[in-house]
Amino acid sequence: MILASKGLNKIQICKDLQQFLLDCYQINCKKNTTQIVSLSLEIDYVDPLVVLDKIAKPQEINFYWENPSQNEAIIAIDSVTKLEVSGKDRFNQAEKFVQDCLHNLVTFHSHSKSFSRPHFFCIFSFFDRNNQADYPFPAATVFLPRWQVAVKNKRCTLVMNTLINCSVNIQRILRDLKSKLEIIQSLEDYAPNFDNLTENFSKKKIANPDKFKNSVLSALATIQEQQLVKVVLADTLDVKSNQPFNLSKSLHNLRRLHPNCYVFSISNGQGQNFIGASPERLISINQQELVTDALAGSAPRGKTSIEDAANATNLVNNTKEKHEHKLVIDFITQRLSQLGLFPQVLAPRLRQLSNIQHLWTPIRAVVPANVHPLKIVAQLHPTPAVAGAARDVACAEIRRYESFERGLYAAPLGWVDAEGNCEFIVGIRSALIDGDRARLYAGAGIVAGSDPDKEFAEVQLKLQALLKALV
Ligand SMILES: C=C(O[C@H]1C=CC=C(C(=O)O)[C@@H]1O)C(=O)O
Repeated sequence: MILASKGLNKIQICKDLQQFLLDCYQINCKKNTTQIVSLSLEIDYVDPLVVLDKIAKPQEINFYWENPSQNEAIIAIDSVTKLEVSGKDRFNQAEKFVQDCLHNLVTFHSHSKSFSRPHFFCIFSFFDRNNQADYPFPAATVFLPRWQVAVKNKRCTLVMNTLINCSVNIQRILRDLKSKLEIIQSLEDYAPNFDNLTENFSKKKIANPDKFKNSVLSALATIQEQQLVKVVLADTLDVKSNQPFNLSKSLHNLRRLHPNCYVFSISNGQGQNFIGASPERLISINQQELVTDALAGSAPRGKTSIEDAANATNLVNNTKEKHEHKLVIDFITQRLSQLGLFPQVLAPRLRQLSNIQHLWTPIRAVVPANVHPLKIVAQLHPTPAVAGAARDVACAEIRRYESFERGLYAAPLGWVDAEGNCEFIVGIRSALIDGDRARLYAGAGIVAGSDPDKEFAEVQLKLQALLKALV
């Protein structure tokens, strides 16, 4: 066990940990094998965004995820093992990869909290193949990070994952761990100024409103022909800045502006980042308790409390919005039942965000031990909240109308652990950032009765929320 004592700045590596690593080393030397070894330690509180800002290197893959209102955050930096695949079988392959790694993984932990355990980070794209050949993220990436820092209610853990075989130097591993601990613990009292604006910062928008509205009109005609009942059409907003976007500041703005959303950032280690603030959880499983969100149907927040309440009342009573929403509930309950689960639909409610409000129905279920979280992800993605109904027809229409690659937009992004716990969000209200360029994505559900101008306004509202945060 490692003890890092704050004031003294003294790090003591306990004999247990050294002995554990030596035992692993000897076993693997004897058998001529390689094992994944995971070391988990409780550390003093540190802000994972500060860790991202100070420690992540541009050439390393990373994943940052934060739910400010739940006091939860996790960051994964660099990988010890990684899978990149595409195609229809990607979720199965991802599950197999995780299971294979787990069979070959041993852990050492200084305490037993589940968030202190190693997590596998999963990044899927919306479609099982990207049409755009140079899209910067594969259709599926799963990685076990070299470093993981997780925070829950101000308690913090560091996980180091490493490979052990006959050719590694245990002393070097210990030195790496010690030095990373020293750096991370030095950030404890570090108060970065994420708030100050970069000097002379300016950004220019390149938009094309007519194309989206025409697509909505055309989709409405297809709906009238009864080929489908709903399609979610997205639009992009390309932005060029006079200097590279500052990721940490943008993420800090997102978590400040959208405290009840999931704020995330994924770097491919080649200079491109996908970031966003999504209100939508695909699934979370905590000790076999699954929660998923049916989230669809929107109205702007009002400028006054009276206007806000009126917008909310109109939303909950609007037949078109309720229809759009119900399609999502029906799909989720049906798909979970097909897996042998017994979904329980909770009372509908409003999900009120800083600029927009949604119809929201949480759905619960108990997950049998033999159903892997990635099976559920495969079963649910994409829901009618981001694709439409019927799903396959809607997906074909999306490909037809949207001239851009969705990539990670509206896709499942999250993590799973060895106990079957997981958290996957839907990557909406997001942006792909490449230096001084950003492409922002947002969409809206189109059903019979949709008005192209209103749908366009809704998408703009969603895009503006993100645009505001980008610096
Ligand atoms: C597809 C998006 O939002 C979905 C989630 C909530 C409400 C939605 C709607 O009312 O259209 C969408 O279904 C997006 O923001 O890009």
